[in-house]
Amino acid sequence: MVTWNNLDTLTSYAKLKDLKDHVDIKEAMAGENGAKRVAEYSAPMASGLSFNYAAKQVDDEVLDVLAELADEHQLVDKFEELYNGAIINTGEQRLVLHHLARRQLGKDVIVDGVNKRDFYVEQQKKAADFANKVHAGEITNEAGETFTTVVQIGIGGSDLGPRALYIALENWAKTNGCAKMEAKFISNVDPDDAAAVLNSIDVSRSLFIVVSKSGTTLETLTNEAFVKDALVKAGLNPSKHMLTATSETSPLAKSDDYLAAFFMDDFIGGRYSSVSSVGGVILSLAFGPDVFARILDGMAEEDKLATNKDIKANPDLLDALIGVYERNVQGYPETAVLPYSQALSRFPAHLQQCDMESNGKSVNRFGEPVDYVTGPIIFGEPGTNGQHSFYQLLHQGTDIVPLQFVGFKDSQLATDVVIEGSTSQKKLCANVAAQIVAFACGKDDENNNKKFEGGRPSSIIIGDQLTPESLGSLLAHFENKIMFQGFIWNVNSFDQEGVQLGKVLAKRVLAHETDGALKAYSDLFEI
Ligand SMILES: O=P(O)(O)OC[C@H]1O[C@H](O)[C@H](O)[C@@H](O)[C@@H]1O
Repeated sequence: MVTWNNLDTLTSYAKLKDLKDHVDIKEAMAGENGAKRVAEYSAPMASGLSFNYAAKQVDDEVLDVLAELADEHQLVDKFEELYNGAIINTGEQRLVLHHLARRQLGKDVIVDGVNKRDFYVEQQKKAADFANKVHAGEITNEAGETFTTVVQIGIGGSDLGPRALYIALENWAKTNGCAKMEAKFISNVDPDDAAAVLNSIDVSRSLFIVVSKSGTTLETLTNEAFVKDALVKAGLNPSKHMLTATSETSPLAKSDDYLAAFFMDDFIGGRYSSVSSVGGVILSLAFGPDVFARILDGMAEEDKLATNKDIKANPDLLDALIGVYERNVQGYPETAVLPYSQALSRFPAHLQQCDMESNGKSVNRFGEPVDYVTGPIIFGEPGTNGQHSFYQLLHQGTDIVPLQFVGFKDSQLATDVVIEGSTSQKKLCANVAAQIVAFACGKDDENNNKKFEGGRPSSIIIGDQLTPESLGSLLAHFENKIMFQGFIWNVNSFDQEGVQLGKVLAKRVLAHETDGALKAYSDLFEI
């Protein structure tokens, strides 16, 4: 049995606090010692990735205390409890089972007589069969033509993860002969979002998946009606074009309006649902079930590493622990995620939800206020574009922002050219290497304006190429990191009461049940 304690009750945490500013990264990363750290401070991840933390503000002494903290706080045991079906989501009294959708880890979890692993696998098979039939032309539109496009209608967790994964593999799939259908996404209730997507496709050859775990989200239901209206106006029968991915208890599950329905359940949180039916249907349709299965394999392999008690062999836990050291001991309020990969352009946006909706909490899992800071602000953009934007603040601003780089030796598509002695891919990699050292070591100058203090910590996840497997491992890494951090802060990372208030107030505005400031703002828009 594990015990859930606040971070500030731990002996190891008191020890860790004594290690504030223990490592001067500028010094640690200088000369041969820096080279030694790059070689030694690296933890293997799944799918050939590795987590290199040489430029983080840690040394063996800090790592030892982080290992003590992991033990004292029973972090890996807590993970074990989670995937074996304990009620980890205390706010909603729910199990947290997204790891089971990756088909591995732990015992069978039976709820109301249903084996949950079998349920998730069955839904994946259902999506695979459906996708195969669409690709084979066995499921067509009413005119007998094949479907060429699939549009996901969803928001938040029903949009960000699947969209980030689709974008990550869209061009890879085209060059590797597995692009089956084009995918598009409608999420915002701004009518311009749906209109722009509808204007860009042939609706008669399109499938639309209404994705909503709850089946009650205003934006998604509005966009569903928007699309149905467009189908009807085009003389088409919406029920021959629309699918749903939802939980079995949602209002959408009870409707006969869909060509097919795919299910998930309340035990997979929206932001952790990318590879449940929420993302599985669109990704299987877009790339084929085999590619989707490869993403799952990459996740499952990384999940296995997250069960290691040795923190140096558990990159997800190690990354989480270092993040907590930075947040709670060093006092850094943000973390930037900086993929040097255009394919990962929406990955930071997905991580913003995953991380901030999970750990943006001020009370512990028993509802009591905590006396320490929790989740950092997450933001990011792909490099090198970010370098020409907010990196100024990262290099010379008054706040130190820990950085999480991601980079690959090879590009995804074989197209590249040598210009002035190097390929574009080499230039990309040279930039990330240079940035890590520039942030860590800085540069002295007599002119303060040109001086870089350095001492800015970063890590990098590095791999050969972004493939379905490495993408899956990368996603699982961050999901597991966020979960471990939630355990460390003793918060419930699996509910999101903080987003409810805005939704309730928006409904009141639309029903004209307002007064005071809310009425005044509504009047500005003539609602
Ligand atoms: O999938 P749905 O039930 O439509 O929910 C979509 C989104 O709604 C809310 O805003 C939640 O905060 C998100 O976590 C969720 O992903």
